[in-house]
Amino acid sequence: MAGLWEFPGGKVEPGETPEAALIRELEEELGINTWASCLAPLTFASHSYPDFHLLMPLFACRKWEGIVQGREGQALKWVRAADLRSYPMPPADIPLIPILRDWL
Ligand SMILES: Nc1nc2c([nH]c(=O)n2[C@@H]2O[C@H](COP(=O)(O)OP(=O)(O)OP(=O)(O)O)[C@@H](O)[C@H]2O)c(=O)[nH]1
Repeated sequence: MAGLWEFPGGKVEPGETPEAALIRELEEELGINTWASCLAPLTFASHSYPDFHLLMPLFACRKWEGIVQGREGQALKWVRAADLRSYPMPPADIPLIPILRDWL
């Protein structure tokens, strides 16, 4: 979303599991490799945008191979959970912040 910070990820393609979609997106967006066994489901966002309802699972990626880099020209930042509030995010993401603060 333009001008907002998002968590790495993207749309699940037909026939894909959420874990496979995240593994694919992490490779495409950040150039890192990970595996389903390294992904821990943490919580989910449920938010009504004007034109669709977003149900978005949030995973913690516990292990990966490679160096995280923005491969799609996007800005990239490592942020402590306690500092996430300082970064403008899509409205669906806001309720995720206290959960990340509690769990990370
Ligand atoms: N990846 C991601 N998507 C989010 C977040 N918050 C949020 O509302 N979304 C919404 O979830 C949907 C999927 O994200 P996306 O458009 O980045 O997926 P994608 O990489 O497959 O997009 P693409 O079609 O441009 O390749 C979008 O409607 C996006 O606006 C977030 O933190 N990360």
